[in-house]
Amino acid sequence: MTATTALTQTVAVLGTGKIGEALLSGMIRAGWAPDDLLVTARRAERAEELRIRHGVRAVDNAHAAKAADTLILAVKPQDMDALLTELAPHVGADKLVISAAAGIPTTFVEDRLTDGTAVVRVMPNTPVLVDEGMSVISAGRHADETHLARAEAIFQPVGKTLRVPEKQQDAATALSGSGPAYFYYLVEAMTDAGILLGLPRAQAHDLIVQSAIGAAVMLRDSGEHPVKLREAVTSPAGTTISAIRELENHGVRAALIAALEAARDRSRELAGGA
Ligand SMILES: NC(=O)C1=CN([C@@H]2O[C@H](COP(=O)(O)OP(=O)(O)OC[C@H]3O[C@@H](n4cnc5c(N)ncnc54)[C@H](OP(=O)(O)O)[C@@H]3O)[C@@H](O)[C@H]2O)C=CC1
Ligand SMILES: O=C(O)[C@@H]1CCC=N1
Repeated sequence: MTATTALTQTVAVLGTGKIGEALLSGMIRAGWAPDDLLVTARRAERAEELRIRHGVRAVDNAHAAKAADTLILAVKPQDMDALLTELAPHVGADKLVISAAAGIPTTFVEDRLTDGTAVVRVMPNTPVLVDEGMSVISAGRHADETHLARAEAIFQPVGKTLRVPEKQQDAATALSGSGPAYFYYLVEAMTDAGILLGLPRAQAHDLIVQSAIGAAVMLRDSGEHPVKLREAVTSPAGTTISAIRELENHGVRAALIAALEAARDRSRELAGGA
C-alpha cells in the first residue's frame, strides 16, 4: 500500500488523551484530511476540545468502530478490556486495529474481537508531536505486510519506525516509549545543578537544553559511538573527567540499567491489564 492510498482511509483514535492527541496532530500535519479522522474521548468537554483544536469529528466508540477502516486504541492499559468489550460487536474482521497501550499483547486484543481481525501493536513516544517520534511496530497473528504498511503510513511521517518481534515490545517500551521522560528528568536535575552553581534558572535551562540538542544531533548524524563522542569532550586532568568520576561513584550507570529493567518489568505486568 502506498502512502497516498493510506491517506484515503478513515482512521479513528479511540481514547484521545496525551499520546492520542500527539499522534492526531502529527497525522494532520502529514496531510490527513480532518474529515477522514475521528476521535473518541470519555468526557464530552474533552471531545469538544479536540473538535475545536483539530477540526476532527468526535464520535462515540461504536460509531468510530463502524465508520473507520483503522482504529488506533490509545486508552490506558487498565481501560483496554472495557474498551474492547464495548467495541467487539462493531468491529468486523475487515478492520485494522492498532494498539498503542504499553504491555498489552496483540493476543489480548485479538481474543476480544471477531476472529481474524488484524491487530498491530505500536509503541510510539511523545516526540511524535515534533515529528521526531520513535514508533516500534509488531504484527499480531492476523496482521500481514499490508497491515504493517498501513500502520507505518500513519507513524512514519511523525518520526522513525522500527519493526520488532512482539517479544521485544516490553523492552522497547522501557527504552523509547518511556525514554523521553528520562531525558526530561536529566535536564531537570542538571538545571538544578546550574542553580547550585549560581546561574539563573532560565540560563541554566537554556545551556542544558542546547547541550542536549547538540549532543543528540551529533549522536544521530555523526555515526560515531557515544564513547568516542564523550572522549572528545573529556580533556586530560580537565573538568569533564571530574564529573564522570562522580557519576561513576554514585552508580548512575547501574541506576539507569535498573530503571529500564523496572520499566520493562512494569510493561510485562500490564499485560493482564493490571
Ligand atoms: N504518554 C506516552 O508517552 C505514551 C503512552 N502510550 C500508551 O498510550 C495509552 C494512553 O496513554 P496517555 O495518552 O499517556 O494517557 P491519557 O490518560 O492521557 O489518555 C487516555 C485517554 O483515554 C480516554 N479513555 C479511557 N477510556 C475510554 C473509553 N472507554 N472511551 C474513550 N476514551 C477513553 C481517557 O479519558 P479520561 O481523560 O476521561 O480518563 C484519556 O483521555 C496508554 O495505554 C499508554 O501505555 C504509549 C506510548 C507513549
Ligand atoms: O508510562 C507509561 O506507562 C507510558 C508507556 C510509555 C510511555 N508512557
